[in-house]
Amino acid sequence: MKGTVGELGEFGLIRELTSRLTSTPAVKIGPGDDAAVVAAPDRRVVATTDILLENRHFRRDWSTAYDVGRKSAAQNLADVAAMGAVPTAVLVALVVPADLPATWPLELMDGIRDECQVAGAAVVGGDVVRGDTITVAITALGDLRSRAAVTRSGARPGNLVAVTGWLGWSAAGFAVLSRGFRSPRAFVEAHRRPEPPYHAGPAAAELGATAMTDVSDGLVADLGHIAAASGADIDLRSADIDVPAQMSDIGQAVGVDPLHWVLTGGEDHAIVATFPRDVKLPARWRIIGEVRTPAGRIPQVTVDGAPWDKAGGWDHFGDDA
Ligand SMILES: Nc1ncnc2c1ncn2[C@@H]1O[C@H](COP(=O)(O)OP(=O)(O)O)[C@@H](O)[C@H]1O
Ligand SMILES: Cc1ncc(C[n+]2csc(CCOP(=O)(O)OP(=O)(O)O)c2C)c(N)n1
Ligand SMILES: [Mg+2]
Ligand SMILES: [Mg+2]
Ligand SMILES: [Mg+2]
Repeated sequence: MKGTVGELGEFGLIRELTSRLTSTPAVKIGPGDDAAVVAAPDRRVVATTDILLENRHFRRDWSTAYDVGRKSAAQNLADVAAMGAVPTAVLVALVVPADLPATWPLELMDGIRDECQVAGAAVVGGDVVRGDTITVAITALGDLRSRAAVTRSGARPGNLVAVTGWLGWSAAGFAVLSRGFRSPRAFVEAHRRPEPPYHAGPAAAELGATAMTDVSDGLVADLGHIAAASGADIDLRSADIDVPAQMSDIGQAVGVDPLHWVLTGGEDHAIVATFPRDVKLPARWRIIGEVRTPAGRIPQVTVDGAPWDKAGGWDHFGDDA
C-alpha cells in the first residue's frame, strides 16, 4: 500500500482496515454498520477500555506498527481475562495524522487482529479521526461463562498471593531501549510485545480465586489496588520472587536493582490473584506472598514485612511519567 492516510481518505482507510479482519462465531454483525452485534451467551458483558498514545505508551522508533497493535490489544484483553472472563470482541478507535504512511495503521490492525486471535476474540468495529498524535483507544468485551467475576475486593487475610506470566521483563526492555540499546533481544521483545497469560484468568476463577488483576502498572501498585479494595494488607516474600540471571546482568550493566523491575515494572500483563490457602494451583502459578489482617488504618503492600515506600509502579502523573 503506497501513500499516506490522507491520500487514502477516511473511508478508504476504513475499507482497508476492515478488509484485513477475521471473525468468530460470536460476531453476529461485524464492522460496517452503525454498531456491531456480539453474542453474549452469559447475558452479562465484561467491558473495559485502555488508550495507547504515541510517545507515552510506545515509540515508533522502538516498535513496529504491528508490535503496537499486538500490545494495544493485549493491554485490553488482559483486563478482560483478569476479571475471569473470556475475551470475545474489541473495538478500535484510531487518531492518526494525515501524513502518516497508510501502511502504519494497516500493520497496526494486523497486530490487533492477531493478538485478538490468540485470545479468541475478533475486532468488531472502531473509528478513525485525523489528529496530531497517534492514539489507539481499544475497548474489549468478554464473557464470564456462568462464573462470578473475580474483582479486586475479595482478598481475605490468610489467602495466598500467586502470579502467572512475566514480571519485570518489559521494564528491563524499556530500560535497555531508553539507553539506546536494542539487546538483549528477549527483554526488548517483551517490551514491544507482551504475552499475557489470557487462559489463566478464567482458570483462576475456576480454581476459586478471591481477587485478581493484571499487572499493567507494577506488581506492588496493582496489588495495592487489591489491598485497598479488599481492606487487607498484602505481604510479598522477595525470596519467592524469581529474578532471572539475565535480568540481573542488565541491572548490573545499567545500575538498577533488577528486583525493582520485577516488583514495580508494568506492561507485562502478568495475572496476579489471591486464593484460599487449600487451593491446588497448577505449576504455572508461583506463590509469592500472602494476604494479612491490616496492620494500620490504610491497607498496604509490604515486602518481607516492611512497607514499600517507593513508587509501586507507573503513574501517568507521577515523577517518572
Ligand atoms: N475516565 C474514566 N471514566 C470512568 N472510569 C474510569 C476512567 N478512567 C479509569 N476508570 C476506571 O478506573 C479503574 C482503574 O483504571 P485503570 O488503572 O486504568 O485500570 P486498569 O489498570 O485495569 O486498566 C478502572 O475500573 C477504569 O475503568
Ligand atoms: C515511550 C514510553 N514511555 C514510557 C513507557 C512506560 N509506560 C507507559 S504507560 C505504562 C503503564 C501501563 O499503561 P496504562 O495506560 O497505565 O495502562 P492501564 O494501567 O490503564 O492498563 C508504562 C509502564 C512506555 N511503554 N513507552
Ligand atoms: Mg486502564
Ligand atoms: Mg488496563
Ligand atoms: Mg495504569
